[in-house]
Order: sequence, then C-alpha cells, then structure tokens
Amino acid sequence: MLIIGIAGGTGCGKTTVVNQIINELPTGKVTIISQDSYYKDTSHLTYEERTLINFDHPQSIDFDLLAEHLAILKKGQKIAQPIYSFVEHNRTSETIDTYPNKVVIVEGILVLTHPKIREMLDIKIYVHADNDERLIRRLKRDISERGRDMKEVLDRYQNTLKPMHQQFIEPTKEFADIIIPNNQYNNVAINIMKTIINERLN
Ligand SMILES: Nc1ncnc2c1ncn2[C@@H]1O[C@H](COP(=O)(O)OP(=O)(O)O)[C@@H](O)[C@H]1O
Ligand SMILES: O=c1ccn([C@@H]2O[C@H](COP(=O)(O)O)[C@@H](O)[C@H]2O)c(=O)[nH]1
Repeated sequence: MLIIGIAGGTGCGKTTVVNQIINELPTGKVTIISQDSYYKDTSHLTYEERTLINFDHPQSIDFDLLAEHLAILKKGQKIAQPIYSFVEHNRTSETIDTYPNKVVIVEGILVLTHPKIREMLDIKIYVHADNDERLIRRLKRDISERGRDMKEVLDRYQNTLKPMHQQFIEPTKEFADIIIPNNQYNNVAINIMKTIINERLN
C-alpha cells in the first residue's frame, strides 16, 4: 500500500488536487481520507460554543483515530470514516465505509504536523499557494459551500487561520518530499502524481 499525504494551508487547493488526480480513475480505485473527518467530536458543546473552537490548531484533530484507521487500512480491512459537517461545526452521527486500496491519499491542513502520521506516509506533499490567493479562495468557497459570511471568514482568518498557518502549517513544508506550486492550476504536477499512482495500480 502506498500512502500519500497532501498538506498545505486552507484554500491552497488540496481537495482540488486530489480530485484532479483521481478524476480519470475508475471510482473507488484510490482510497481518500480527509483530515476534516477527524475533527474531534464536540457534541457536548452548543453550536455557539463550537463556533469558538480553533479548528486550525493540531489539538482540534483526533490524530489517534486517524492513525488507528490508517493502520487498519494497511492491514487490508475497512474503516468507518466519520462524516463531518462544516455547517454544524461537528461530526455527524453517520460514517462512511472506506475500503483499503493499493493507493491511499490522506489530505488536510495539519497532516504533516503529527510525527506518527508522518511516519506512516510514503510520499509527503505540500501544496503551496500565496496567502492572499488562499484567503480569496477561502472567502468564495466558504460563502458558497460552507454557509459562512464575509465577516465570519475574515474574523477567523485574522484570529486563527493566519497565526495557526504561520505556527503549525507552513513549517511542515520542510517535511515535504514534493512541493506543488498551486497559484495557478498545475497540470504538470498533477500528471506526475498520476504517473506515480498509475504505476502502483497497474
Ligand atoms: N489552482 C487553482 N486556481 C484557482 N482556484 C483554485 C485552484 N485550486 C483550487 N481552487 C479553488 O479554490 C477553492 C479552495 O480549493 P480547495 O481545493 O477546496 O482547497 P483546500 O482543500 O486546500 O482548502 C475552491 O473553490 C477551488 O475551486
Ligand atoms: O467546523 C469547522 C471545521 C473546520 N473549519 C475550517 O476548515 C479548514 C480546513 O479545511 P480546508 O478544506 O483545508 O480549508 C480550516 O482552516 C478550518 O478553519 C471550519 O471552518 N469549520
């Protein structure tokens, strides 16, 4: 099993890169794990309390469960991947059965911050886009897809996204085997990734 980790700041294009990599493959050929599925369960808090959580700090992620799930997949068994709701700021009560494959991609802002997860990754990728580009993308995406308004995104950017990016996310670039520049769509990098993955699948 080849486990590829894809990190990078919010809005850099991780999810888009993953979709570009798998879009020509038959469905289910590559296992996709989103770090967002592993935000800690905060059902004991009210919605208002949940909005105050720092979702860009490594402590917001249940890395133990993520590591356990990767280990189960490595053993060839299926996992029940939690499903996260950005609108509710919480895990839903649903999970999705996720099956092992020759290639597994783990994607999320903080996946390279955790030593145990880093150890489990065969290829570590960091997707880079400039801060202003990421903020613009995040604003547009969170307003259209995640039920946010401009004030919420900008306040969160100033109070947590920017400082957490500087403290925890950007420094993980040094752990990356490959850095993908993604201010523009980077078809060359996508094709290189596809080649690496196809070699494993064939
Ligand atoms: N290279 C790019 N150029 C322009 N827009 C992009 C690019 N990559 C992603 N986007 C857009 O930016 C937004 C955030 O991308 P997404 O893949 O969700 O980022 P991430 O998963 O890193 O937070 C999405 O609306 C996506 O369509
Ligand atoms: O309930 C939540 C949980 C997380 N976020 C934000 O999401 C991003 C991570 O997702 P990307 O797809 O990589 O952008 C992170 O910056 C959190 O602030 C949220 O808004 N609400």
